[in-house]
Amino acid sequence: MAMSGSRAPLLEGGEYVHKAPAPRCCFWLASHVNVRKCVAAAMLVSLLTIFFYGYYVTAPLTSLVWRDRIPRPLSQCSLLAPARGAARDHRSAARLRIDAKVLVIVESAYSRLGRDIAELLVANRIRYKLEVAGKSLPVLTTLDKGRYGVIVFESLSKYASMDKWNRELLDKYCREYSVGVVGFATPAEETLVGAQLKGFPLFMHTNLRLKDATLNPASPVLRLSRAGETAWGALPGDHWTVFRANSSTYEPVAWALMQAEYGITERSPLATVIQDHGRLDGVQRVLFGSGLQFWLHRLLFLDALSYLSHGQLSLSLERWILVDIDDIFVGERGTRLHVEDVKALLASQAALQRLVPGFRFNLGFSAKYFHRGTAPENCGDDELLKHTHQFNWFCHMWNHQQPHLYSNVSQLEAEMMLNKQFALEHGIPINSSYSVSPHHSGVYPVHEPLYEAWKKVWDVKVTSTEEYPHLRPARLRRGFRHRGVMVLPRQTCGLFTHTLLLERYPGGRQRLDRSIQGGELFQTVINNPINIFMTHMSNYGNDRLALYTFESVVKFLRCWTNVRLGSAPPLQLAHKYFQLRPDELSPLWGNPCDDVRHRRIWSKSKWCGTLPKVLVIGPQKTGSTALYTFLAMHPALAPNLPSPTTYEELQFFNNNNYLKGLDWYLEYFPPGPGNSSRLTFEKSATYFDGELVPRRAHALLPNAKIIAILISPSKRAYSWYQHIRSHGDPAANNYSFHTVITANDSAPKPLRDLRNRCLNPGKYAHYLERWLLEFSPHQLLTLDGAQLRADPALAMDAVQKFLKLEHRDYRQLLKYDAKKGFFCQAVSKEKTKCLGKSKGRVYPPMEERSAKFLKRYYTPHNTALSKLLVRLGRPAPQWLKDDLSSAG
Ligand SMILES: Nc1ncnc2c1ncn2[C@@H]1O[C@H](COP(=O)(O)OS(=O)(=O)O)[C@@H](OP(=O)(O)O)[C@H]1O
Repeated sequence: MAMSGSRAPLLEGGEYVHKAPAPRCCFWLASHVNVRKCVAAAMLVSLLTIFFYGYYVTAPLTSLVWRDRIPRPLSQCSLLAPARGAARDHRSAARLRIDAKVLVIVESAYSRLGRDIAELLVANRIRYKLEVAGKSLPVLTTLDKGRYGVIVFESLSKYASMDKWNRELLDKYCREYSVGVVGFATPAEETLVGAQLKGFPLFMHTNLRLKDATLNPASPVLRLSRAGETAWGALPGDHWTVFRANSSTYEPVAWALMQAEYGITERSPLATVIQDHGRLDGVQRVLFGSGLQFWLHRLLFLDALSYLSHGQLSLSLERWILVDIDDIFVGERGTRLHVEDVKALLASQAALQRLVPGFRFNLGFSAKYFHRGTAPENCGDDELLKHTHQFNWFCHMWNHQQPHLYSNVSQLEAEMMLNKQFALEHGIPINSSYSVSPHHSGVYPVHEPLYEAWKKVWDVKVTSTEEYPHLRPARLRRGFRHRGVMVLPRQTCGLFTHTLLLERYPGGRQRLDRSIQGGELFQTVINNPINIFMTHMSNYGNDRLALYTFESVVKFLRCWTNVRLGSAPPLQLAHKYFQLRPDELSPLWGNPCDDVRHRRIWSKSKWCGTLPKVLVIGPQKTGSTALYTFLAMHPALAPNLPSPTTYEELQFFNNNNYLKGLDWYLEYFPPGPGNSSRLTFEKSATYFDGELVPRRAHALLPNAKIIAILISPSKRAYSWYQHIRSHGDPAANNYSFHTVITANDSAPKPLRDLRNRCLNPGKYAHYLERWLLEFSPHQLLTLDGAQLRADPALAMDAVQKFLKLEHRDYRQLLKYDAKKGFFCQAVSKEKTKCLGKSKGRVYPPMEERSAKFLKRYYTPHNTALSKLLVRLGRPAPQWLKDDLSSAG
């Protein structure tokens, strides 16, 4: 009897049993299947799954899976609505007497918000001074000028509860110089409801959780930030403060809604950032209800600085973006571009061009790998070449080899020629003057053969790297110029060779989205007027992660900011960059061995262990050659090799030799048994007063010991005059010493220059302070030059102690030479070896009137030196006491 369609009998418990006839296949299965077969089938299925999975993520079929899951760019705003009002101009016509600098008063040297503020200022190259809140205020004025354009208080409550005296002083400064105040409400222990901010008609509610932030389009503070959108969702942190006020002096800058709690929802927007127009006490303020963790506050903080400083601290609204795609043609099969990827690239480029005028993807190719993909990928290569003139192109090394692995320029040239030949054959433009080396190798640390070959083959004028001075922190990346090649800082957008799929993005898709929507990538564009982003070809295949990223971030920037985006070829960007930052043209060489990444991309044949550990810095004519000679006699010390032009002095840090690069310097400290077991040292007497020297020396030799030799500055000046006179200096031979030192500012230029060169190095305290900005006091020895001359063994005892050397008794090594009138090396019992004729010259004594003049002239400088020595806990040399006692 057929049962189908009829109801089955009801079981106890109310469930129906469906009694269907067993199909035929079941009988077949029952008769054929046994446990062994089941296990075998399960294993087969597992193997197939593993194979399928592995194959799909690495092989050409990847695209089949991912191509139909290509993410659409994020955009949640009506951004493309054309009516965008012009951004406000905060500049004032009034004559301002403030410096474009920020004073940041922090709770402690380690506070989180204080650090965030400082980092944001550094990233935007805004000058600032950090002060820990204390009993007294720092000095606020210099002569008739305000030192700071805005005062930032990390803690609003500290600001509100400052003692009366300081508060009055600060308010007076703010009113007199039109300086504004920024304050941040920091999380309070207790929850305050409607508590009044001390001294202000302003009420605060604290410890709130908020959501959905918006900006007040009418707020005059907004400039970089653009109102009109809502940052949907919870705002970071549980301790927000909101402000309520009745006075018209207050105007909200930003609002948010309360997160629903216990079912209660406060629907009216609450002011999270508020502006005080200063109508009550003449001081303008912008107050934040939370720190900088919320991305929008970073923008608003920059706007607050711009507004409160009357435009003195306004950042430019122009932002230039260049997207490099390295590794064109390179890449594992399965990760390369197909025809439709190239089409998508062109479509995305066209879309970006509407938002970023002048935008073109910049393609770096390694032609050796052309047509090395699967059949569809090879078609993708052809498709790229079909559209060569729609992109910008640059050379990226023929075989994608790291340049630092070639010690030979001609090998590098040959490789580059192959890539160039390919470009010529396939109509790729070769005139970009730009190149990028694989892994940025050879750019910094500098591999000289790369620069040489680049110049010869590609006429490279611009390159970019993430490595100068270091990869991290990114906000400190800088540019420089070497051998005529401008090196620009490159930014990371969070996409690397192996980040191929949005769904597999490290840390999850949300991480990349956060970076785009106000996070790291967004902030990178805000903080850098010129952005060169590094991406790889693989980021444009598969689910085209890079297209998603750039379209999304550009749209987000347009939604929330008034920045004017643009793009241009690298050479133009380089000129713009160094116009904005001319101070960066001159490089600052670091020690490649201090950074593991640098060591990896620096030639294996280079060395760093023999870089000097000791620098004798002069100043000139204080006995520096004698000290150099005496140091070289110590078995634990090794001097540099002599220079063919400047003899024992290398004069690296203070003149053009520095621009020759680190390799030049290293040649004078060759590795070898002598140098690696001994402390290497160098002396150049002009280092002492060289403006850039302390910074440069510290960048390369941060742990070096520094020795400065000081004699009476009057005697030094006279010795220097005699020195250059005997070198035939025409000005010195035209003017007497007295004329030189007493020359006033209306004297002819050669005379003024001579006077400055003669007198300035004797302002010892001034230069020593500059060294002490870079090196710590325990790294600096101020050696008494008068003692070095009269009792060199005693002076050498001090030097050996300072350098922690095994003691040598220089009484045995040096001998007074009556004929020379100086101590010389004791070669044998009778014989001595003295310094040359130019050291210890014979000349008439200084005129009395000159000596008197110089004593007076140097009194303030000697007084400063005396104070400095007290501060350092060092004794004053006798000559200093003498100079000061008879001064006046
Ligand atoms: N042992 C010994 N032998 C020779 N000369 C000695 C010695 N000790 C100190 N001095 C003094 O050194 C002065 C030259 O200083 P520098 O070597 O620093 O000069 S330079 O800047 O390197 O040209 C030189 O200056 P002048 O006397 O004016 O020639 C010397 O006074």
